Amino acid sequence: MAAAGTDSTSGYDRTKGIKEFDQSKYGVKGLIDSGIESIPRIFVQPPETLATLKPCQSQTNATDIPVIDLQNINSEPHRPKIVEQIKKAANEWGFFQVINHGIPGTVLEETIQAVKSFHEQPAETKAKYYSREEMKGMLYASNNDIYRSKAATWHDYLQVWTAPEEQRAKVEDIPEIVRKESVEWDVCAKKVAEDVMELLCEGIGLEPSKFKDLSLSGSRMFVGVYYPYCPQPDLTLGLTSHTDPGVITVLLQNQLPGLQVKHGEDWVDVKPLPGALTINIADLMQIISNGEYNSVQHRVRANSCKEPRISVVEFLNIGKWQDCEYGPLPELVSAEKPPRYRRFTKDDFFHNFFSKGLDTKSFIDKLKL
Ligand SMILES: O=C(O)CCC(=O)C(=O)O
Ligand SMILES: [Fe+2]
Repeated sequence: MAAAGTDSTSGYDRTKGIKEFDQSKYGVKGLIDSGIESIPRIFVQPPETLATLKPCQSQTNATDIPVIDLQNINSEPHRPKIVEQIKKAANEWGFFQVINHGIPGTVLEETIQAVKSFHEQPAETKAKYYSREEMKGMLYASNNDIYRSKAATWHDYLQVWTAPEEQRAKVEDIPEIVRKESVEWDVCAKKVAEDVMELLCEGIGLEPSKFKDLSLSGSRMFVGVYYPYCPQPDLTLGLTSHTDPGVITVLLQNQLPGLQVKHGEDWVDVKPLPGALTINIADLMQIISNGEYNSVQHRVRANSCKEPRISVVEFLNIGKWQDCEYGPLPELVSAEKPPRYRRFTKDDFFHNFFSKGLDTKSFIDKLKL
């Protein structure tokens, strides 16, 4: 059955509900501002997801995701230790937090504040930017997979392409309220991502610049997500469980909980640390590293606090596809370690991305040998 459709047993027309919500352009924030006390049905998750939202199912915090200190990254006694820590975290968790990453606290705060300010403008101001054209340089919307997913989730987002040149938003087209901050954040997040990519290269015996040379940080998107208060946080999610499609993701969040990572059978909370950034391995990194690094499922619980949860997500992806194929790097493949994934092209990647909801099978599963 299609994800969006009519439920023949109850006469509930899900497609109509989605269209009404989408065409209002008010987003989830608009629903809350209108004073609703229960969530519209399009947001109610299917039973198999609801079962994982029960407190006993989602609070296994015996272990926390690794925290890695990047101070002294360039000094000899420290670097090999940091490489080992990153390698282990990227293999076992696919997720880690970094501290002392070099971005000043004031920049972190200003970036979060600018995203918050964008979303807290009057609905009519934001409606001008509302769009479903995902390749547009800049847009605002709620739930990028709303017409493809089983259920909508409790967040709105602002999306700005920052690279490559032919794809990125023109600076003057970025709303002024977040213009300077998104441009500056892109520079900062790219630097941290490239530092981490060097460490990841070293961890598996590649030249430190290998990933950068392959243009793995050459396509970038800045996404400012707003998770307003949700009156029924046990019936929906803030963001559906998914893996990130690109190469690597750098995440900045305000100090509200919600992000969870799948570790074995458990959902583990990522506890926000002041000043830290969260980094996660995405699908193409898993494929290119031939499974040395893992792209792991994560999700965001619906926000039960009155204050909004804000996250700033920088997605990094392949910048120069030209006509080439990508796949497990030859350096990482041997008789003992045969390739675990098929090679892919840009068309394979985008076709997969646009043909499914966040919640369905990842690109990795499709390419598995
Ligand atoms: O908001 C978050 O903390 C996570 C966002 C995320 O996973 C994503 O946008 O892919
Ligand atoms: Fe994600």
